[in-house]
Formats: sequence, C-alpha cells, structure tokens
Amino acid sequence: MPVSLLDGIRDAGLEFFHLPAAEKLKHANRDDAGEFQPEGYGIDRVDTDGQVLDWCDRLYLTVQPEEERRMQFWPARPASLVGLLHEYALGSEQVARRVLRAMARVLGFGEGFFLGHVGEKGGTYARFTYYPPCPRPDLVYGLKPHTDNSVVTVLLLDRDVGGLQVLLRGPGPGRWVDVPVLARDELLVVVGEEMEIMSNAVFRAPTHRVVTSGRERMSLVLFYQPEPHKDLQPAEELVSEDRPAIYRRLKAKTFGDGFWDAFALGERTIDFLNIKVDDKEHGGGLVTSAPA
Ligand SMILES: O=C(O)CCC(=O)C(=O)O
Ligand SMILES: [Fe+2]
Repeated sequence: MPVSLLDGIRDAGLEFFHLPAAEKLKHANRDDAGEFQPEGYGIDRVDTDGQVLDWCDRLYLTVQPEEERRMQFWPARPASLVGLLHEYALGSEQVARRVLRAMARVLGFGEGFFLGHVGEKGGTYARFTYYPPCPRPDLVYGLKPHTDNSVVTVLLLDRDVGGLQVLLRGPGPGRWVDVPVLARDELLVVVGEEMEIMSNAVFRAPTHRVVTSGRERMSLVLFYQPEPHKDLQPAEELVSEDRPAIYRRLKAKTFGDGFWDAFALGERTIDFLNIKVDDKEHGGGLVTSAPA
C-alpha cells in the first residue's frame, strides 16, 4: 500500500480522536437504551470495579462483510476517514490473505487451506486505538496483556511512538520485548487465538500489551475472523496420535462472543471458554509437553 494511504489513515484517525467529545460521541458505542455494545467510539466494556482499565479510547467498526457495515458508527469527521478506511481495508485484506496463504504453505498444505476455513464472508473488524499522553506510565497500561480475537491481525502502528510489547515465553514468567517503531510503510501481522486453535498450536497467539508514555499514540488494527457459523477446531491434518487435538471444536461465533467476556477479565478466550482438552482426556501422553 502507498505510504500516502497509510499516513492518510493515521492522520485521519488521530484527527477524529482530537475532535471535541460531543462530536465523537455521535458515534458512541451505546445502543438506543444507552447500554454498551462493542461497535462505535468509546472505551472497552467495564464489568467490575476491580477490572484493570486501559488508558485508551477506541473506535471499533465492522468493515467486512461490507453489507454489515453500520455507517452510523463511522465518523462523519474528518470527512476523508470513511473513504480512507475503505481503501485501507482493501489493502489490508490482501496482506492478511497473503500471510494466510504463506502459513498454509509452511505446513505443506494447499495455499487456500486457512482461507477456506475462514470463508469468503469472514468478519473483519477495525479498531482504532488512541492512547492519550499518560502522566504515570509506571502505573498504567495503554492496553492490558491479551491475545487477539482473530485468525490473524494486521496492525498499522503509530508512525513515531512505540509502546507495543510482546511477551517472550519463559522459562519462568517470560520477558516483555518492545516492538520497535516500524518504517512508515510497514505493517505487523500477529497470530490470533483462532489460528492457534485451527493449527493445533503449531502457530501460537502471542500475548502482547501496550505501555503508555508521555506522548500520544494511535494504532489501527484489523482483526480477521472466520464466518460465524464455521467450526473452529484443530485441522485434522495436524492431529495425530503423537500430537492429539489440543482444543475442542466450537463455533466461530461462540468463540467470538466469548472474547469480550474474557478480555474484560484479562484472560485468554481459550482459557475462559475452557476449550483446551486436558491431559486426562488423552490419557496422559504427549499433550503434557504441548504448548501451554
Ligand atoms: O496499539 C497497539 O499497538 C496494539 C493494539 C492491540 O493489540 C489490539 O488492538 O488488539
Ligand atoms: Fe492485540
């Protein structure tokens, strides 16, 4: 994608978050009764007083299938944003598809293997996240540790300000590593939990978080999810006696719905929905050495 498009959507997103609250709230993530629903502008769902809160505002939009877009949530200002997001989504989709084809090839499958499991009408959701300058970065996360609700996620990071960190797994508790500020035309692709399930944990969803700083930051992330009626399960081709299925089958919709509850609690959806097959079900065996 041309740098002008990437910078254009970055600038338009930032301009939206800089608007007066009243203007942004025209697209608020509330239904007619004032109740929380995910789509639109606001903060993520808060379920309990004890919940870890994030130092960010976000704008969450259904992008694909196109006929499911709810344009009342798409910003009227800046006027360029709708067109830019549409164009960006077309480019981002090509990136996601290329990566999914490559991931299939790596496993020795036909290129369309994962694309077939996602389906022609898979869901794409955009999340613009704005992290205001934070006076106490030592105390506050921009976004708490999580794994993504996606097969893959395509991230367009802030042009100038870092903050995204990925957890390198142990021994021990592991170590947080900074994702550097990328070149202006670079995107980052992250594996989500749905790919972890489909690949029987050959591909793992990395835990990541965003730390705050004294500088504002914005990212635009597109999550790619399977059609809701699709079964989500370890690919038969990746299951054997030596490597039994690590996850139980469930509907993509069940998984997607469970994500919001899990995210509020700061848990992985896989754990929250308890879809890991435990050792006993395999009669012990190799699953103990499979990734946690
Ligand atoms: O802001 C970022 O760099 C990452 C955001 C993120 O991880 C997410 O929206 O899931
Ligand atoms: Fe994420």
